[in-house]
Amino acid sequence: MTGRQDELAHEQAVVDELYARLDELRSRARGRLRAVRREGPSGSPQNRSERDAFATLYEDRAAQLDAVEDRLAFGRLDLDEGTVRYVGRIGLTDDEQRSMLTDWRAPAAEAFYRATALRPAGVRRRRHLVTAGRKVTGVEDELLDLTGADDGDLDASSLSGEGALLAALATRRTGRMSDIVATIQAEQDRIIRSDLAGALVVQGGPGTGKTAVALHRAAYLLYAHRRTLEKAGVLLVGPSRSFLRYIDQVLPSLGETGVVSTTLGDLIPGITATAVDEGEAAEIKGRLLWADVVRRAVRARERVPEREVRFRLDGHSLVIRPRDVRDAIARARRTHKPHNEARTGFVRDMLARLAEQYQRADGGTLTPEDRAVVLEDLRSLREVRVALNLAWFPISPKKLVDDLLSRPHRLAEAAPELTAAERAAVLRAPWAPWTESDVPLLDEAAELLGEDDAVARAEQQSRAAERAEALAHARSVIASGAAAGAMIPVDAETLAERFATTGPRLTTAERAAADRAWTYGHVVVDEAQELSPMAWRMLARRVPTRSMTIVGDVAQTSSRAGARSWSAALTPVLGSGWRLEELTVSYRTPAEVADAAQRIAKAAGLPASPLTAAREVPGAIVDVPVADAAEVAARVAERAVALATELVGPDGAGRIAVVASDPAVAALRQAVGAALPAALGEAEAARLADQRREDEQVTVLAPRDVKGLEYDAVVLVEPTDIAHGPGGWSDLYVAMTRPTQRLVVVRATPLPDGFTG
Ligand SMILES: Nc1ncnc2c1ncn2[C@@H]1O[C@H](COP(=O)(O)OP(=O)(O)OP(=O)(O)O)[C@@H](O)[C@H]1O
Repeated sequence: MTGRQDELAHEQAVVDELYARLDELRSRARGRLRAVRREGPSGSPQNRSERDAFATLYEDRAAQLDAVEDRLAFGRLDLDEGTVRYVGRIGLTDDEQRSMLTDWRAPAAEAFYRATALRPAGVRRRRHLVTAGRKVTGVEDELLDLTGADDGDLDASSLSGEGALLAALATRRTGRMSDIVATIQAEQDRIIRSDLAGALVVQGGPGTGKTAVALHRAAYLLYAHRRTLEKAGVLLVGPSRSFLRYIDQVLPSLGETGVVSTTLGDLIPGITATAVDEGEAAEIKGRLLWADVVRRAVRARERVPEREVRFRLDGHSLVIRPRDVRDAIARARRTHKPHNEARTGFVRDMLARLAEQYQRADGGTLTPEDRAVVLEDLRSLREVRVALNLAWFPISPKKLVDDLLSRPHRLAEAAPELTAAERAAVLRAPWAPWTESDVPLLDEAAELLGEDDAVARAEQQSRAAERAEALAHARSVIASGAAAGAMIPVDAETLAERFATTGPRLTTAERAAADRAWTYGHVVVDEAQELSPMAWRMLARRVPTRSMTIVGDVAQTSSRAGARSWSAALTPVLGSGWRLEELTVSYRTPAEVADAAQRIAKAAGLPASPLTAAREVPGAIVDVPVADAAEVAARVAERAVALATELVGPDGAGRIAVVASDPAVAALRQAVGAALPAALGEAEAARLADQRREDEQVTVLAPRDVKGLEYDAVVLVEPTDIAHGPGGWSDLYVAMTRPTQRLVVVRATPLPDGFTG
C-alpha cells in the first residue's frame, strides 16, 4: 500500500470505531426508551410523569444521536506533545469516559479552527477528513510547526482546509442551508466563540457567512452556557418564513433543536402580520416616537368625565364626581401597573367611594355583609358600569392599535409630532390586516395594557410552586440513581422541568414561543439591517441582559425603516453596550461577481464592507445585451432553461433564480414556465412546476424575495430597473450577489456604472 492509502486505512479504522460507538449509544438510548415505554400506563401520577420525563429524555437523546450521522468526525489535530485529537459534530467517550471524539464547540477543538503557522497553539498538523457517508475518501493536511513551513503556510489570512472548503462551496445548492462545522474559518470562529455577554454586531458583505456564523454561534452558546440558555431559551429572528425554512436544518444538524425561530411579523402569539406597508408608512411606523404615541393612546383611555353622573340605588341619590374620578385615576396610576391591571384598583376605589356615599345617605354604618352587597349592586348597575368604563376603558392591544391607525381623531390626538401628511400615510381601514411594522406597536400596546401577561403570570406562579416540588424529587431520583450505579445524563433542574406534573409537557422553546412576555437568554437577529427603531425596541424587551447576536449588512438595506449605520440603529436602544465585528471574505460569490458588486456599491455610495472572494470561477458573469426590449422575456426564458438543463437535477440539487424588478416578475414567470417542457421534457417540467414556491429549483422572484438566499445561477433582468425600484441600489447589490457559480445579465438597457471593471 502507498503512504496515502495507509493514511486512509488508518483514518477509516478510527472513523469505524467512532461510528460503532455512535451505533452503540443509539441502541442504548432506544433500549432505554423501549424499557420505559414497556412499563405501560400504570402507577401513581408521580411515577407516570417520571416515566414520561425519562421517555422524552431518551427520545431527545436518540434524535440527537441520529442527527449527527453525516460527517460525524471531520478533523484531527496532531499536537506537539505527540497526542492526537479527533474533532467532530458531538463529543464521544468510551465506557471508561476516555475521550474518543471532541465536540467542535469544546475548548479543546478551538485550535482546529484557529491555529495558524504563525500561531500554531500547540498543533503540529491539522487534518481535514473528507468522508462520504461512513467512508473516508480523502485527507487534507496542513503542517503548522514552523520547522516544516514554507512562506505560504505562514500567511495568517489564508483559508484553512482550503480543499474541503472549496469543495463545499462548489456543491450544488439544494434550497436548504447546510452546516459549516467542518470548514469554519478563523475569522468566523472568533465570532462564533465570542462572549455571551452584551450585543455582538456582525457586519459583512453578501456571502461572508453571517447567517452561517449566527447559527453556529447559537449552537456554540447553547453548548457553552447550557444551564443558562436551556432554561431561558434562545430566540432567532429571521426576515421571512421562506428564509427560516432555508435555514431550518442547520441547528438540528448541530444537535440543537430548542431554539425558537420566528419572523418579526410572527413574534407576538396570536397575531400574524400578513400585509406589507409601503415604504413611507413603514418608515413612519418604525420611528421611536411611537413609544410616546402608544403611551398617549393608552392614557386617552383613562379620562376624567366633564360632568357628574347621577343615579339612584335603593332610593338613595348617588353621584360619580369628576373630582373623585381624578383622584382614583391618579391613585391607580401611582401603582405603575399596566392599564388593564391598574383598572381593577381604579374600579375598587370608585366603588368604595360610592359605597361611602350610600352609607352616608343611608344614615348609619353598614355591616361588612351589607357593604359587600352594596358594592356588588353598585358594580352591576348599568350607569356605574358605563361611567367607569368611560373613565378607564379596558381595551386589548389589537383594538387600541387598530383604533389608533384607523380613526383620524385618535391618531391626531396621540401623535401630534406627525404632520398631517405623515398621519395620512399611516391611516388605514378599520381591521385591515396587520403589517410587520404594526407588530412593534402592538407589542408596545400589550406592554402598557398588560392584558395578555396577566394569565401568563398566574400560570408562571403556579408553575414555580410545582417546579420547586419537582426539583426536590428530581434530586432524590438522581441521588438514588447514582447510588444504584446508573448514569443519568442530565442535571436535577432539567429533570425537574420534565417532571412538571400538570398541563401538556412543553419544552422551553414551546413555552417561550407561546408567551409574549417571555424573556430569552440570548437573541439572534439575521438580516438585522432591515429592522426599524421600534422593532429594535421590541426585541430589546425580550432580552433584558441585552445578550444578542446581530448579523447583517447595512449596504443591503431595502426597507426605508431599516439602518444605514449600526450606530444610528442601535445606540438609541442599546446605548454603548454593543461591539462590532466584520467579515470580509465572500464564500458564496465567485470573485468576478463579488468585484462587480463592490464596484456597483461604491458607485452608488452604499456603505459596503470590503469583500474578497474565496474563489475564482472562470466565466462567472455572462452579459446578454438584447437590442429590442420586447425580446427580453424570450431571452430570459432561453437562458433560464439553458441553465436549468446544465445545473438542475431531478434529485432536488441545483437551483436557478431569475431576479427581476417587481412589475416584471409575473410575465417572466410565465415565459420561463412555458419554455421548460420543450427543453427538459414534460415530466421534468411538471415536477418543477409542482414544487412549493420556497423549494422551486427554477424560480422567478423580486430582489426582496431572494434576500439571504442563494442559487447556483442567477439570471439578472434589467439591472437598471432594479436599481431604480423601491429598494434602490441595495436591491441590485442583493440580487447580484446570490449566485454561487454564474450571473447571467439579460438587458435591453445599458449596464449600470461600475458593473464592468
Ligand atoms: N466556512 C465556511 N465553510 C463552508 N461554507 C461556508 C463557510 N462560510 C460560509 N459558507 C457558505 O457561504 C454561503 C454564504 O453564507 P451565508 O448565507 O451565511 O452568508 P451571509 O453573509 O449571511 O450572506 P447574505 O449577506 O447574502 O445574507 C453559504 O452557502 C454558506 O454555507
